[in-house]
Amino acid sequence: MIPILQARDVTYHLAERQNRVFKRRFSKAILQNICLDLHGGRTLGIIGASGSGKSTLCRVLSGLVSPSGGQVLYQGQDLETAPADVRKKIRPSIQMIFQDPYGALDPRQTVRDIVGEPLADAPNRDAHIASALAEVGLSMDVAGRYPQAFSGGQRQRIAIARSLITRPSVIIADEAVSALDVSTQAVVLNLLLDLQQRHGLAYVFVSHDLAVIRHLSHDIAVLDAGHIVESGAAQDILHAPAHPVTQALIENSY
Ligand SMILES: Nc1ncnc2c1ncn2[C@@H]1O[C@H](COP(=O)(O)OP(=O)(O)OP(=O)(O)O)[C@@H](O)[C@H]1O
Repeated sequence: MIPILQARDVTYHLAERQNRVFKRRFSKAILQNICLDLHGGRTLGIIGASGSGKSTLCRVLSGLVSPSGGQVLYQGQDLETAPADVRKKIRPSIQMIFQDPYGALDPRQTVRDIVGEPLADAPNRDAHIASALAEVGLSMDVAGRYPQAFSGGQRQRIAIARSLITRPSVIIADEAVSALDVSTQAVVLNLLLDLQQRHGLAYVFVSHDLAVIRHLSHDIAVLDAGHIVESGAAQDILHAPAHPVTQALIENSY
């Protein structure tokens, strides 16, 4: 079966800069030769030390930034080179959720504006907003309130509702529960699992917390200095890590 999202030999370099001392241009490789397959209804956990490139990989996979080389394919269509009408249809299918439930939501917007933003002036907008809020266990009663009125867990639910409103197939979550306390984390993770089962969503889930990765992931890829050093079934990677980087990440997690 064709993967829903695929990275083929993806590289990402920071823009070239002029080095004043040596008078030459150079660029820094952040991701190198990344190959990944994500299948519908499955979760790919991404782990790696701080600075290994996890957030950059999320941004490239979501289409927020363009790879410097290689391809990101959604259902076999290149996010960069597919015809404009195809890219327009793909865009809402891949959504991102970020770490900071306090910074990610505009404090000047109501929940209705935040969740409904991707729909612009679509007909039945309020019905879609109500349905997205219901998916995350919130009612339309909260639609007129501002983000400040909510706890971290509730804000992350609102962010998830916004990501669901375009009926995506893929959600890319970059440390999405890291800022929450442990019991709120569990509630949000179980909500994500429930949504996956109901809608067949595929997740790319980045976390520095292996317990979170263990709870959600079917497959795992391990990043080190912009390279994938090991990938495969979550059970295999967690129980019999082959690469020293993976072994160290697992050892340090206890
Ligand atoms: N805009 C930028 N300018 C300079 N360096 C950058 C920029 N963005 C990323 N980097 C560098 O790219 C590398 C990867 O960063 P990235 O944020 O993707 O890693 P990460 O694994 O998500 O880290 P963390 O777990 O600490 O969030 C790091 O060395 C970082 O310093």
